[in-house]
Amino acid sequence: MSQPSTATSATAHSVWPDWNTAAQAVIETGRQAAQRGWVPATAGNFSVRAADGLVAITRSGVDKGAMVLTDILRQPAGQALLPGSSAEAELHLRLYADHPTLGAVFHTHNLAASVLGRLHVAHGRIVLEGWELQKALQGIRTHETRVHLPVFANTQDIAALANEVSAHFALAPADTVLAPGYVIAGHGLYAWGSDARQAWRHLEALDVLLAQVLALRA
Ligand SMILES: CSCCC(=O)C(=O)COP(=O)(O)O
Ligand SMILES: [Zn+2]
Repeated sequence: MSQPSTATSATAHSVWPDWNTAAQAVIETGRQAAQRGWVPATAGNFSVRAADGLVAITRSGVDKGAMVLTDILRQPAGQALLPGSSAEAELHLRLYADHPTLGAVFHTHNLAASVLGRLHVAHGRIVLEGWELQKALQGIRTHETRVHLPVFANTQDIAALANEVSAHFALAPADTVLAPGYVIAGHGLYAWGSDARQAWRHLEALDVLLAQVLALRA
């Protein structure tokens, strides 16, 4: 993200992948997420920023573990959503608009994120502290860093949620280290990165970190 205090500072790509390469990364990410059990019953959505102002983003309602090229939409960034676009496409596009260095945004329905979100929604965040795996998050050098993972209430008003997320990351205090992602209570996890590889690393790390927090509570 643009704020220097976040764990999401990323080097901007001078060249984004062409649309076909971005679309293949989306397909492969969905396949791997399905193997982890993170996208049950058509849940989840995935996008990768591509060249020429395009975003490769998943079509709504398809099995994210078995996508083909026609399941990926060629969405112009900053323009009206294409018909058939993911129900949560606005969350992806707002992140790309707010943070020009972001190259990929992944959303999955991880069990620990969904459950912990409901337990922490009143606090508005889950604090990750004391876990070695925090160092998998861009910019984090020690398990001692207190990393804030924001938690938002679930809603069907995606435009309002996009505004809420945008404001939260823009207005966070300078000394707060924010994770490269957020939780929607009772719903799932968003994670992002400078490219698909980094976004996947963040998604995987946050999933395990949240499972560890949940295990500690048990
Ligand atoms: C079937 S899960 C409910 C919708 C959802 O949360 C999700 O992640 C998938 O929505 P999409 O429109 O992107 O398929
Ligand atoms: Zn979802």
